[in-house]
Amino acid sequence: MHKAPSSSNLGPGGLDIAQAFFKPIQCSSTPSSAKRHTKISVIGVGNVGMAIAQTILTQDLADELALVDAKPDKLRGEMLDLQHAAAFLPRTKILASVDYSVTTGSDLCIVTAGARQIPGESRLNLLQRNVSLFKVIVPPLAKYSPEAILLVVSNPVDVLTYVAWKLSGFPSNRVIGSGTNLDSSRFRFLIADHLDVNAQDVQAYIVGEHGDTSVALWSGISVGGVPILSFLERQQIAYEKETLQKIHKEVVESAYEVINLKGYTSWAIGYSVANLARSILRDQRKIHPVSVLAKGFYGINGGDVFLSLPAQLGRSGVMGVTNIHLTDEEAQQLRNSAETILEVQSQLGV
Ligand SMILES: NC(=O)C1=CN([C@@H]2O[C@H](COP(=O)(O)OP(=O)(O)OC[C@H]3O[C@@H](n4cnc5c(N)ncnc54)[C@H](O)[C@@H]3O)[C@@H](O)[C@H]2O)C=CC1
Ligand SMILES: CC(=O)C(=O)O
Repeated sequence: MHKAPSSSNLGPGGLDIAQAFFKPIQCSSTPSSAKRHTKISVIGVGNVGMAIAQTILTQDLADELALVDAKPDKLRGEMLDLQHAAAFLPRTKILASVDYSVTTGSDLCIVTAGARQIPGESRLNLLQRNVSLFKVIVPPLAKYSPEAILLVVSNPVDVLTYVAWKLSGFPSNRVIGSGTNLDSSRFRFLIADHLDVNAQDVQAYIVGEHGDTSVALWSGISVGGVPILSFLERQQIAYEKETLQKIHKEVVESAYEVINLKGYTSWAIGYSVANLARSILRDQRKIHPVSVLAKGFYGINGGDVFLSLPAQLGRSGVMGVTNIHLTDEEAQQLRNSAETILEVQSQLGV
């Protein structure tokens, strides 16, 4: 380590001390392979925002993390609490402010601010309260980070993703809702539990609304690459449709159950959103069931509606929607889900 110069050369500021502490090495140019600086902003530092922030930090997904909330004390408290973990985490600069200029130049803006359900309340019931908040939140995000990808988590997530798309003026590939990425994880967990296998070996999608009209794609489920329903049929192993419906019902009721028990959901959505952030920012081109502009896909033609479809995610956001096989029943359920969302959306003045 280089010796620090005598204290008479040091100014009072930290920067002066840092400059004195390390002798700079002359670099001729920045190597082209240098890692790109990545900035993520999280709006809303409640249960969900903080679960996402801490997962982003532990998974080393950003060089800079900006937090925004309407409550300055809570915001500063959360920022300091995360900063105090610096010795145990990959290096990330953590900023926080009630002023949206702190989000300037973000690659990804994750919106979690807003009202949450009380026990027994549906997600759609939160709509009017959270649309009013989005009118305050989305325009400054778009202003300070015009090239960002917006990832909406606040509920009802599908309608609010549509609202964010309208308010931001961004192209639809850069506005995504966390959608049924979480429901699909719950689905995979329950199937894995049923079959006593690892959930990561279960490929299974819930699509449509992140809510009561979600659709379980039973026909496409595979375990370790083996399509499960056709396998059972080939082996002449009987399964009851009611068993399948019961598992889907359990997925739909998952959030209600957790909210009844602990007041909110947080850890699973934290991992789900960090998983999406990784696919987007690291250009992973992985397929996730997320809320995207669904018009024109799978016979959904009623209007501009966002709902979850298996979409490929990369650095430019939504790169495409996978053309998976749906049975007639699944396709009809998906269109019904779109109708439900469109009906709610038609009451908005956005
Ligand atoms: N899409 C999904 O899968 C999930 C969505 N959610 C949704 O996420 C949202 C947040 O849930 P929680 O974190 O549990 O709620 P929370 O009440 O713990 O946190 C909400 C935060 O938003 C902040 N906020 C309110 N108005 C704001 C404004 N104008 N600007 C900035 N911040 C503002 C509040 O100060 C608070 O810190 C809810 O809408 C909830 O339903 C929750 C879990 C899963
Ligand atoms: C609250 C919510 O949307 C969920 O945990 O699924």
